[in-house]
Amino acid sequence: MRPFTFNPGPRLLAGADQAASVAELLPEGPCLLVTDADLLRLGLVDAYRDAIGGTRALTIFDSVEADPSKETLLEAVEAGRACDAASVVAVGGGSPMDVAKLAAYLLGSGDNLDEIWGVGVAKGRRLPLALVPTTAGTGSEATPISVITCEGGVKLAVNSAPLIADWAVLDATLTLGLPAHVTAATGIDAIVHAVEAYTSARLKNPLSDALAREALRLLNGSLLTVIEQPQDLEARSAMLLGAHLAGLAFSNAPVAGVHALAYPLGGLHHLPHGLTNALMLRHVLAHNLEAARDHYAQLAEILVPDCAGQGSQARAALLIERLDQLARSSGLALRLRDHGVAFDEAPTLAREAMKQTRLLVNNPCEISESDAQRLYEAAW
Ligand SMILES: NC(=O)c1ccc[n+]([C@@H]2O[C@H](COP(=O)([O-])OP(=O)(O)OC[C@H]3O[C@@H](n4cnc5c(N)ncnc54)[C@H](O)[C@@H]3O)[C@@H](O)[C@H]2O)c1
Ligand SMILES: [Fe+2]
Repeated sequence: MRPFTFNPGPRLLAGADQAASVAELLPEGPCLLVTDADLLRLGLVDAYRDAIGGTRALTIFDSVEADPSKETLLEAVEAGRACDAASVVAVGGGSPMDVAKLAAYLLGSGDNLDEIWGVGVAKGRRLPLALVPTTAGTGSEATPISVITCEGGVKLAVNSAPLIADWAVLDATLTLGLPAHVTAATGIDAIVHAVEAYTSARLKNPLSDALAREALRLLNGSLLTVIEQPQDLEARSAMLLGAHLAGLAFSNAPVAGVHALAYPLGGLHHLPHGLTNALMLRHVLAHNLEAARDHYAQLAEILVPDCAGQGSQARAALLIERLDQLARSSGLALRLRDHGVAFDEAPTLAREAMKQTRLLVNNPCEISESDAQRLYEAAW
């Protein structure tokens, strides 16, 4: 076996009604709760607001937008400073969780944001941190990553161990009201995390493989159920656990080409992160087919159980078909033109994608700028 290291995730609390437990775990002193305005309006934050606010001073920062900007992050840090926060909690999707993670780090360490972008650079202390996901997608509650949209729509990430939260709560009741299009896009994001972790070129290992496989089994088995029966709590729980396991997998075996080509679409067109992955998924996987054939063939056995007798080339092709069909059946429109992207933007998008070197190095094979342009054109 090749030597490897594996970073575990946060301590996990799974099940409904965890707000009082979170309030007990947090240290004394003021708490900054990060969320978005819709979630606050929907009442999804109420239990945490009451439990935490009942025991200490609580400041709610609810100005997080989808694909949060650097300005929003710095406003959250300012809110934390103003209330002298001793801990940070997020209730929300990847956007509030990513803001909370970096805010907790910047408040605790005093580091300068522009000096900690990239992998393994942030080494300081952060404030105690609890994350409560309300989407089953990013797995951000499990990962050491925070993604922030910076100047010119470029998405930059801080990827460092101190960003791994102290506690994560998996409460699927919070996801029961997720609209179908958010369920679909975030669910595909989680599936892409599992697939890209399983084929991650440099750091995949037996533990990340096991997590990715189990994540795919759960996600593949539940995505269409939660689209058709949004109130199915068992299926919602499987989605949330699957997204979490995929997050643990790609924390250790990082994502690659699909994400690298998805990010420019999110940054320049403000399309939801999961949707941008769905748009590029089949095209990047087809590009990777030769290099990743055996791994795709192994994953096909989870997604298309009756393919076992076929050769690896046929099984790998079936995996790509099945993933595309899953994205289509979940109701997503899968051409770039369906989302306001013009055909002649392909060169610009390709140029932007080349900036995602931290992701491209994990792809099973090279994606050059001209490959990327061709893949955007194919996705149009
Ligand atoms: N840190 C990581 O490891 C990581 C991984 C992948 C993606 N990301 C980042 O995460 C962000 C995307 O996060 P996301 O896909 O979870 O979406 P999001 O947090 O942006 O939320 C999307 C929308 O769904 C709504 N919503 C969330 N939960 C809801 C619920 N339970 N009921 C009703 N509405 C709800 C929100 O109000 C928002 O309008 C992007 O910025 C992406 O780059 C981070
Ligand atoms: Fe993602």
